[in-house]
Amino acid sequence: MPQTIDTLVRARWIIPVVPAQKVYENCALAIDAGKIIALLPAAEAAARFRPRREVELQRHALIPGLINTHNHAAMTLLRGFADDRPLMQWLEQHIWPAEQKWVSQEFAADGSRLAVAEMLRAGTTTFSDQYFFPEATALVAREAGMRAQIAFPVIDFPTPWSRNGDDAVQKGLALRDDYRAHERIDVVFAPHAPYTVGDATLEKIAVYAAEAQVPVQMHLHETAGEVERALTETGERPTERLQRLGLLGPQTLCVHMTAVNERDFELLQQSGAHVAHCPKSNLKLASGFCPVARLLAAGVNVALGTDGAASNNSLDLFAEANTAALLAKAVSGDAAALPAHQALAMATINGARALGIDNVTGSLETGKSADLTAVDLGGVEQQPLHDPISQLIYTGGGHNVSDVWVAGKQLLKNRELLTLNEAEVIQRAQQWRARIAGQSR
Ligand SMILES: CSC[C@H]1O[C@@H](n2cnc3c(O)ncnc32)[C@H](O)[C@@H]1O
Ligand SMILES: [Zn+2]
Repeated sequence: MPQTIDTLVRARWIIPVVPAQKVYENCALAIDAGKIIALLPAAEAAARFRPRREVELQRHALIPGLINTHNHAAMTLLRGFADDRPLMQWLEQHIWPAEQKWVSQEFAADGSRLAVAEMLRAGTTTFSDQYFFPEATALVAREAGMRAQIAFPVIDFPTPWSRNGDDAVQKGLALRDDYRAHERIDVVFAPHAPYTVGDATLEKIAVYAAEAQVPVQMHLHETAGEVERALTETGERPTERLQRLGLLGPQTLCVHMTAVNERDFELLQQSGAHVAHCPKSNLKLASGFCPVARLLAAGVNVALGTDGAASNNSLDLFAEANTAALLAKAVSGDAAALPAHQALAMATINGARALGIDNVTGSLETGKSADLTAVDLGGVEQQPLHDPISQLIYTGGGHNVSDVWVAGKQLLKNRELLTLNEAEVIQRAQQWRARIAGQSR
């Protein structure tokens, strides 16, 4: 007697990511109550299951939904606002003054909605976000059906969202309480960077985080200048400082990690901390190079992030994986560094590990949430197809994504967003452009 289930998705290729490099041909994924219950040959699936819904993906690869481990979603509204400048000049002279003037609940909600639309259309199902008014971003993710780690920002000076570090921690913990029981949204700590948060605040965060087992993410070693400045001012490298303050551990996500010396390698390796590699933002701001191949070889978990759209300028994680694969070869002088399957793992299972949710998502394994991305590999530019994983990383991009599911719920169908009004999202973004260009509120 066939078992009645919610959905059966048949695909030309199914790439589960775990085990690594495995490709199933002409198989099917059975989904019930939001979870993957079987991955099996299509003929066997037809005999075993009676699905309420069937999806046929004849020219597609079905992969785990992509995981963007570092974003500032609302900054989509500042895309192209201040291009072609180095990090500190970009932040101090352009971005921070603009944020002081424009960022509000409304800005965060509209910018996050634009980001969520863009991410879903490019195959991302989970994102970690660090921005002001995190409650607005959390609500947008919740309503759109996305999975999100909302990393509330802690800065020791006044921001559009908080008066100081303590105020930010209290507001963030209240938000964490609001989402305690939510199955897709987690709220965690994001002390912004070593140069904006002092020891006292970092120590408090370390205590809370250890007590309640809460993840922490922080911009770290974004540039050699940041490391040099820390050494000049304190005699301590930022990684050593985090280690001294009890903030470097398996719950820590270090965002960027350029200018890594032997001691930093050792600390990352021994602590079990994770790295969010943001290659496009690092290249655009001329920030430096993260030694990804060496970190992975040393057993450090390295995942991918886009950073905000103001420094990328896109939120396409396929483009990030492509850039990471190419850049790793250039940085290591080794064409074999970061092959396509490893870049795909960074965009999926490594991301889930970095966010502490690899028991839920990041691979197509029985029992995990049905967070899925379907990529059309049937187009002219994908032919001939010798290796679907190669095609995903080296040839395609987010524009090839056709369908997306989170926890078994379809959010993108044939490139149409099902939980967001795309025209409205675009209109709001255009209104913000006009307001900012006109310099009036
Ligand atoms: C505390 S909310 C996020 C804060 O970070 C700023 N930001 C955006 N991109 C970067 C980056 O690459 N390094 C450091 N800080 C960044 C953003 O503008 C907000 O002020
Ligand atoms: Zn960032």
